[in-house]
Amino acid sequence: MLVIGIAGGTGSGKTTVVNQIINELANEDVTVISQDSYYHETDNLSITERAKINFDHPRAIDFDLLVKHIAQLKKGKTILQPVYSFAMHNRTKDTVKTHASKVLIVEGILIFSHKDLRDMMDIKVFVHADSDERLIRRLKRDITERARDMDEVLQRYQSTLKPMHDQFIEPMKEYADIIIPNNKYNTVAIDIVRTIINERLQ
Ligand SMILES: Nc1ncnc2c1ncn2[C@@H]1O[C@H](COP(=O)(O)OP(=O)(O)O)[C@@H](O)[C@H]1O
Ligand SMILES: O=c1ccn([C@@H]2O[C@H](COP(=O)(O)O)[C@@H](O)[C@H]2O)c(=O)[nH]1
Repeated sequence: MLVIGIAGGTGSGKTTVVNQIINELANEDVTVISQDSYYHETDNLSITERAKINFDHPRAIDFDLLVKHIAQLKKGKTILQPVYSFAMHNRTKDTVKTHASKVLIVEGILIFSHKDLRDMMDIKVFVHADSDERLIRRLKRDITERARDMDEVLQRYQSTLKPMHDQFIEPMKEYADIIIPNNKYNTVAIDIVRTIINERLQ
């Protein structure tokens, strides 16, 4: 199994890049895991308390479960990937049966901050977009898709998101094999990553 990590700040375009990469791979050849599915379960907290969590700090992520699931997929086993609700700030009761395949793509803002996880990756890709561009994308996306309003996004951006990005995400570029500039759609970079994957699969 070829494990590809795709990191980058919120709104940099990680999910979009993943979709562009997998578009031309056969469905049965690729498995995708999102770090967002592995936020800690917070059933014991009220929704108001959950909304105060710093979701951009590594301690918000259940890395033990994420590492365990990737290890199981590498052994050819099937896992039950949690499903996360951004509206509820919590995991749902649902899971998705996720099978092993030739290529495993793991995407998320903090995946390069965890050494054991990093060491499981064969190729590390960092998607870069400038912070103003990312904030504009995040505002649009969170309001239309994640049940947020402008005040919530801007407040979170100033209080936790930006400082955590500067501390835990931007420095992780150091570990990247490839950095994709993604202020604009970058078809050349996607083609290069696809070519590398196809070469490794032969
Ligand atoms: N290169 C790009 N140019 C313009 N908009 C983009 C680009 N890449 C992604 N987007 C848009 O920005 C938003 C955030 O992208 P997404 O892929 O969800 O980012 P991430 O997964 O890194 O948070 C989405 O609405 C997406 O359509
Ligand atoms: O309940 C939550 C959990 C996370 N977030 C934010 O999500 C982003 C990471 O997701 P991307 O898809 O990479 O943007 C992170 O910046 C958290 O702040 C949230 O808003 N609510």
